[in-house]
Amino acid sequence: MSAQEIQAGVQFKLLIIGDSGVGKSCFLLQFTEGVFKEDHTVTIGVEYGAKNITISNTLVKLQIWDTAGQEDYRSITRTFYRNAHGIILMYDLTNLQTFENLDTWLNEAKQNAGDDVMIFLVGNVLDLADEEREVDTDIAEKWAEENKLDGFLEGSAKTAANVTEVFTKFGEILFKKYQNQTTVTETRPPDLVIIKPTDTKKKKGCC
Ligand SMILES: Nc1nc2c(ncn2[C@@H]2O[C@H](COP(=O)(O)OP(=O)(O)OP(=O)(O)O)[C@@H](O)[C@H]2O)c(=O)[nH]1
Repeated sequence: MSAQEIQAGVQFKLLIIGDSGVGKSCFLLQFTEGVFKEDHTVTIGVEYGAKNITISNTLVKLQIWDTAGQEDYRSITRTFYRNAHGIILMYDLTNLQTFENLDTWLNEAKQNAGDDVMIFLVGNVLDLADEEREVDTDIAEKWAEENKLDGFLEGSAKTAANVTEVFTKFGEILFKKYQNQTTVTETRPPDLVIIKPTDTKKKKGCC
């Protein structure tokens, strides 16, 4: 499908949350730039990345906010939950504590985001699963089900395994939810913007 045939699109605001060091920044960087950074540069407040994907012949812009996992920045990161369409809840599958802390992160999301926010669970560091796994896949899957989350995948920011899949799958889930909404209403997150088609010929007499 050529760019011209993609007529219109939407944009979704996503947040990535989870303990410091689980790989949130690396996961985002792998998705947006296709690179992996070995060092842990602690996120201060929030960082931003964006990428367009195509779903059902529609251009979908994902605006992704990578939040600091460190407690010190919690008051800043809280202000970013508002109007988020989706939240990626991330843990490191080689670190049980980061999985156990998910209850706190889920509470944080529920308290600060809108009632209809969608939540996708991601177990990062899949590349070390064979030697260092501390969280079984079925346990994480069960936790996601019990908490009525909207999706779950394990992946690796290092090898890029399932990185695109996480964002594409989550994008599809969000797209399905919002595709029939064509007007902005009170209940709809305000920054779900309909991107105008490239063909914006004005009708005669119209300003
Ligand atoms: N082996 C492996 N290491 C990873 C992976 N993802 C991230 N890391 C490493 O984990 C460390 C922390 O990654 P970051 O992305 O900076 O972690 P973060 O969650 O953004 O941390 P904060 O900014 O403090 O919240 C870095 O040293 C990365 O190289 C992965 O999939 N596999």
